[in-house]
Amino acid sequence: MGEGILENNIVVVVKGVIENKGRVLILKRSGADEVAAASWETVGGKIDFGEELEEALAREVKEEAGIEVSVEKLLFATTFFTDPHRQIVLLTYLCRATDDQVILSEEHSEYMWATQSELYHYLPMTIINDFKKYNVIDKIGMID
Ligand SMILES: Nc1nc2c([nH]c(=O)n2[C@H]2C[C@H](O)[C@@H](COP(=O)(O)OP(=O)(O)OP(=O)(O)O)O2)c(=O)[nH]1
Repeated sequence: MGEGILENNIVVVVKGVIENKGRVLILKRSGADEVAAASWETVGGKIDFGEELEEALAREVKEEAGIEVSVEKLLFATTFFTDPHRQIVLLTYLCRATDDQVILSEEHSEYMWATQSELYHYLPMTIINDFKKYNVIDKIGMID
């Protein structure tokens, strides 16, 4: 049996708060996406079996945004359900990028190097609440 709807699944997702020149990279999901279509999110995705966490994140960032990052430190960890049988364990790392030339994959339709106020305006409340709870903005040194 594959990743079926009858089994309970736990998925590990690594995400990056990617900083460059006081701004953070966020991506907008493609409109055709079945879950959370067209919502803004941080960059990253599921780890592959056997992968190191930082290695998985650097790979996902390269796939989704076409940039190289250095993964600095763990900012926070959280867990939530995307459906009653699928639990996500999400780890968010601070990442630094020197390149800001983003190349999107088909999974996303837009990107933004967001200021602090843009982050609060575009990101969904679930993500904003995590950023507030774990003082993410204070840990980065962002521009307003
Ligand atoms: N609570 C919380 N959720 C977040 C944060 N960042 C972030 O992208 N999310 C959400 C958006 C997505 O719905 C979810 C998982 O992202 P994902 O794209 O890797 O996984 P997915 O379940 O959508 O699977 P897939 O379509 O990519 O295959 O995490 C965050 O900081 N906190």
